[in-house]
Amino acid sequence: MAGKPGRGPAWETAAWAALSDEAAKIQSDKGPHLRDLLKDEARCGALQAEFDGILMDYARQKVTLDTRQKLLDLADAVNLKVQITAMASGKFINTTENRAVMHIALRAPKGEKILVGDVDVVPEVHEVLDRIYDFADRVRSGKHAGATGKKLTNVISIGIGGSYLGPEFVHEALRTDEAGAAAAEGRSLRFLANVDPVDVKRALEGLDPESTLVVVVSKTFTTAETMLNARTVSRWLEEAAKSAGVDKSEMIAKHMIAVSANVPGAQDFGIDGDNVFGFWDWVGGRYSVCSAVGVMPLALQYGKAVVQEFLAGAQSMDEHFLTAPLENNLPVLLGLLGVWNSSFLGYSVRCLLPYSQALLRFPAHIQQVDMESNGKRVALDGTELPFDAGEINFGEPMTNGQHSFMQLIHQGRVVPCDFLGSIKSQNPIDNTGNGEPVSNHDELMSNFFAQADALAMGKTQADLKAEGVPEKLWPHKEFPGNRPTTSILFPCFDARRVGQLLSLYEHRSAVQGFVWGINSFDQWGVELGKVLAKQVRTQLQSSRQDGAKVKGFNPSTTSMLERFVASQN
Ligand SMILES: O=P(O)(O)OC[C@H]1O[C@H](O)[C@H](O)[C@@H](O)[C@@H]1O
Repeated sequence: MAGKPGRGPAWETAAWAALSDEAAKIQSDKGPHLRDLLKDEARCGALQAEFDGILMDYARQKVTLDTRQKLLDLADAVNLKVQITAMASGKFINTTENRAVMHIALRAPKGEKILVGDVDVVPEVHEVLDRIYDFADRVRSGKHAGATGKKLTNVISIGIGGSYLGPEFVHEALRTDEAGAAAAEGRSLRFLANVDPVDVKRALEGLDPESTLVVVVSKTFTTAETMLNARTVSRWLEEAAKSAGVDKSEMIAKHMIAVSANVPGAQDFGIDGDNVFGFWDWVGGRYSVCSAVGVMPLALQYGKAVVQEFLAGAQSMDEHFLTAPLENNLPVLLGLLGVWNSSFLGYSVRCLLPYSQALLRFPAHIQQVDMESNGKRVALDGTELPFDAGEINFGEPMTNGQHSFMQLIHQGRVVPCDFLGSIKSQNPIDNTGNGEPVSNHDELMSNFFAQADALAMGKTQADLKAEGVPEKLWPHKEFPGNRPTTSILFPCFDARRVGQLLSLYEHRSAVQGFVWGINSFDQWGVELGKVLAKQVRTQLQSSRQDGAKVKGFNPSTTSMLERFVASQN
């Protein structure tokens, strides 16, 4: 039936009803506590899954083996496997925009065949990749130099949302990786996203325009913020051209390139067609890290070899997602647990806790991937959902979060967490020879293991009594525990593993959307604000230029606007 790729809405299936009953049991006073569930060795052994050395332990989720089976039954009831295959085989599953969803093709190896409609897209993908590698190589070697002959050692990538967050996450992740750092020696990569002019100051501070290459990244090449920032930075380049006595157009030709699915739009902006690197409408903005959007800035900074490792990592996780049985499939399990926690146990927030400073921007990227994908209110056929889809995502690198928001997660609201850690550090420091009890990474990871157990086990008033804590403090010092978490242990975070992590979380969101029966690949919810901003912009222009009265807004906005235009900024 059109618009319903499963066997009917998930919430009308017997599997959904069975999970609702299961949730009522688990959440009741008589339901099991994680403290007890964690005593069960067989259960702990069974609630682990592994792929390529990545261990996912979900024994600290409020599930029994029976719950897991019921979640897998739900996956079956909504034809999850069929929906995954439909995505991977280029079906136009983004029905409101009539598009395929093929970010998987961006990391497919040469020679693989992936059809979108009746076109095999892999050759086009590799043609663009080869152009990027070639261009990046020429910049890195100095063959493509700036207008005054200087080597282009600095890159500013201008873009917002999906044209910014993913590339920045990967850049931060590779910055301190050994191979990444070696490949990036002598180079810098910065991002300019916000339309706030303060971000322009931060991005340009201390940069020499003569040695700076600007990459304008925008799928549509119409995004207001990116276009204004691109114009602002092109003026900065033109000023520099004037001072250096070189031609303005020469400066733009040598120092400005674009990444876009709208190649004519980029050319109209004034960027030479040879310097425009394309991608396709079947790549959603938030899923575009492995297109030219991410590959261009990353190849400039880290070179081809590192980027290829990253893409190969993402591809290996894609392969696992498409082929592993659902009960051992990491993205599927993560997605099903997300559905369980939010739709059945009622936890609408989740927290991403990377025990790695290099994953500093991972939560911000996944915030967009997940919240823009699954923050929807209707099913594919337009009927209103009888539950809230989507989850609120937030997070910070750890152990920093332990000293700020973790209080709430231990003793306030229940917020399921994903703990992400690695066996090896990107920067091992070992002063055990100088009296430190453990290496610095072991110290970090002590917290990774301890926090998850603290959340699961808690601490009872009986424990406090035994410790001799004064009775009046017992309620304050009690930890209820029974707070669900998943721990994912990676061997390390190098380029390949970062690619795997990216793909893992992209597919997690897709799985949840497939189960909920929504379109995870459109984002109409961002449009209204853009339209209203246009009206305000027109008002500001006429008020500033002609002293026009503020009109056409509600009284609240009118009074704020009047105050705003009363003085120049
Ligand atoms: O890449 P662009 O076309 O400039 O779009 C940048 C971003 O803005 C839009 O408003 C959407 O919310 C995002 O999904 C998109 O990634």
